[in-house]
Amino acid sequence: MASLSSFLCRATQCHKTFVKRWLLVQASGQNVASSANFCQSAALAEHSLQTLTSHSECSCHVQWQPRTRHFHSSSRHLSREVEFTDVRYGVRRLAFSTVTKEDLKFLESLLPDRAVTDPDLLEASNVDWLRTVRGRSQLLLRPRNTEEVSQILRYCNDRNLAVNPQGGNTGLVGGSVPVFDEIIISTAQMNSIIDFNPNSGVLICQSGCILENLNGYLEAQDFIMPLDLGAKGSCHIGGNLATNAGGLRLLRYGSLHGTVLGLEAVLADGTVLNCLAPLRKDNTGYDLKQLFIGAEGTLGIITAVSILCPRKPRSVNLALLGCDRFDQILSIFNQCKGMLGEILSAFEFLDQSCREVVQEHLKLANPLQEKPFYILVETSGSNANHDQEKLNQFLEEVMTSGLVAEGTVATEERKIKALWGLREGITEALSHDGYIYKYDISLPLEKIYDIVVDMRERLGDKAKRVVGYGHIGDGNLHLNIVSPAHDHQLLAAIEPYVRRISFITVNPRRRCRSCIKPGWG
Ligand SMILES: O=C(O)CC[C@@H](O)C(=O)O
Repeated sequence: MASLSSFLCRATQCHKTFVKRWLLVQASGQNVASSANFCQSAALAEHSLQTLTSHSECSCHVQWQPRTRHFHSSSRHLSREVEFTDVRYGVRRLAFSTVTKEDLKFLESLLPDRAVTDPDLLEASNVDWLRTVRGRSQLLLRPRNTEEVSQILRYCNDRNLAVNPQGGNTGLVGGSVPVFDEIIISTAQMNSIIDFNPNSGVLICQSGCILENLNGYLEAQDFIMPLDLGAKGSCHIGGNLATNAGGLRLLRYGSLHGTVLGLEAVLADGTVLNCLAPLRKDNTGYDLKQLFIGAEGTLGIITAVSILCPRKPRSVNLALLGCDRFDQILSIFNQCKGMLGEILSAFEFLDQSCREVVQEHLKLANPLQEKPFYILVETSGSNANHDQEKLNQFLEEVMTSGLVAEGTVATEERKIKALWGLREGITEALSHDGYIYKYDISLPLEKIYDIVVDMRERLGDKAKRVVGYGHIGDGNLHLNIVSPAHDHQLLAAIEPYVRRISFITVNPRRRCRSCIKPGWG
């Protein structure tokens, strides 16, 4: 294997000469064939929960929906209404070649029936899940294995053709679709499980496997994926790695930088880099795989993954708690870590505005009284009695100390899913609310919500809605701002303000470049 310096050198060179506009990602390419409508698949299920206070003893019914984010089935015709990215942002195409008849002939011979030029199918791959960006690709390739990916990239590199890797196309920041006419390389047909070892818990699979399918496969063997996301019904594991997706279980199982043991990737010139070790401890040489986790496709296309999977917990509980102030959430989190310890598996929060949008667009009712903030605390362990005893003690403590105003607990899978729906439905609900400006920010916990309050004040009624939710356990806030339609002026009021405030919050002693720009004080 090449040394790190020569590898970096090569990777950088590729990036400069070829992958410049690789918008990157494996993120979430859309699975053209599967387009179940999220809302249509929702079913009404009774939601009778063990209650903590008399308030929630009323007949609470929450509409149940699967914890998945699928591509909207209705999106194909709507895709045509999305403004082209290059028009909206005035970006200029660089001097890459365009696909010729000869190129098409070669690529069709390489991938018989898997070089898609049908404009309807392409339309769905040119537009992102949120329908905020749109490319003009005229060719979608669907390789089945690493060798085919390698041949495609070698050819495209020689011909100076730009490419755009695509996984499940569930990404929320426009990284999974082309900007111009890049050739889309989908991982959808690279969806085989290569090996699972129940002794080590190591799963090896191709990068186009859908996260939920992997979890289903593992659950049958008493294991689970260490990663859980709202988009699990469509997102590909390769896209999860490429974007270093965190999700709901990060607090418990850590980030992909820890759980991914190895990967295989194809570099822009077609070279296959095999770092697919299934070893938990591997001290041999440089840990090259780490470079690809979160690289968003800029260094190569991830084609296979080796990942460490935990045992399926025997007992899971989920509590939804309502509280009045954000600082109470932090006190509850501290109590929670101390009292629940090793069984704590998720600690998520949402504000009232999130809850309202979920009710408005997904018709998911609030099982609690209206509160400014809500928390979801999940425990996962191996002994139901032990776990419930710990959880009850914790709940008693936070209720008697007045930190929590009211709450409700679910222990059955169906009810747990219903409660999770309130948190996982936020992204979907917001997508029905208008055009969304999304910021995924990591901040010191004490300050994490200040930016939402600031932004509300700053934007006033220029924004339809400003919401904050996210992963308290990871210090990760989702700041989402909604307007009726894309609005350049509103965007200018949000940025670079949001970057400046985030920078100052994280680095109080350093000067932010955008702080010294005229007009920014
Ligand atoms: O909608 C978002 O901005 C984040 C989506 C996802 O990361 C989540 O945590 O629900």
